[in-house]
Amino acid sequence: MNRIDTLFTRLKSEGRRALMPFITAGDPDLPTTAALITELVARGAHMVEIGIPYSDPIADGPVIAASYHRALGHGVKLAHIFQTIRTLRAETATGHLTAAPLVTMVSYSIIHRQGVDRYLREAVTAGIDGLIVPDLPVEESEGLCRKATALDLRLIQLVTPTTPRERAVQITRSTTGFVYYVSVAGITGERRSIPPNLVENVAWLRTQTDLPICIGFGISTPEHVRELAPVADGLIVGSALVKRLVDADKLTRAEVVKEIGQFVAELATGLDVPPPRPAP
Ligand SMILES: O=P(O)(O)OC[C@@H](O)[C@@H](O)c1c[nH]c2ccccc12
Repeated sequence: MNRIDTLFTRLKSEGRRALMPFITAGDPDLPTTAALITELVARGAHMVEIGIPYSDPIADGPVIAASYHRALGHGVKLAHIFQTIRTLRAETATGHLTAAPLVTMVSYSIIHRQGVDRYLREAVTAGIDGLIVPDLPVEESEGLCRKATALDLRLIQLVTPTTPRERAVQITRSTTGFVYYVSVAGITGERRSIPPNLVENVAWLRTQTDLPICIGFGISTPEHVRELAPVADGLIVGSALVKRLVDADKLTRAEVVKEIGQFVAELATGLDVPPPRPAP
């Protein structure tokens, strides 16, 4: 069974939610990315979203665009990213990382350049469990979803507040693993508060699909996590974490890993919401 499915089945039975931090592969370098993945999972992340850096960011705000830019500036290559993940999975075959799903966030142009079949095969061999392809229109996602499923990979698709409802339903039909609900129309990045209609939009989506729903965009603090945990199956945090990589060169790699691990441990405290009280 796919690690994403196993995770959500378990969390559901325990009445708990997943925390999925996002990091850029190769920022500041691939050994640090590997150390970060291990640390994030050790400090309370249930899965990790790994951004494959791309020069033409899609919906990426300034923090993630700059992070991609740094990684590309250091010459990070797709083959090295897969190699890093493969080594990490092999090294931790008996450790806590074994069960943690790894998901890549990747532009379709990268997949296309590699060739769809080759990309998927290498991803699965590396120990990746799912992919998010934000620039893939739903009309073209069915084929990719079928190929991914044949390899036991999940294709996670995005629904945004401006997605027409009919289209949202269509998206859930070629989505596997979980649905990524984008909390706000616009680009990634920290935000101060939670958009007002988010809760009802997610509640509606839930009536349309049995897939777990994870919320991302703008989640930056343990308070945000606490506020959204009751509505979501999982929460995704990118920019608030990635901005801690900006000054990576001023610290030792070990300090960077420790600081980000600490931040994720704080975010994870927001997951402990009490279960809904039974009606009297
Ligand atoms: O950075 P934020 O606001 O915390 O949002 C998560 C987001 O960064 C991550 O999931 C992501 C990175 N690049 C993307 C491109 C499209 C959609 C989502 C993403």
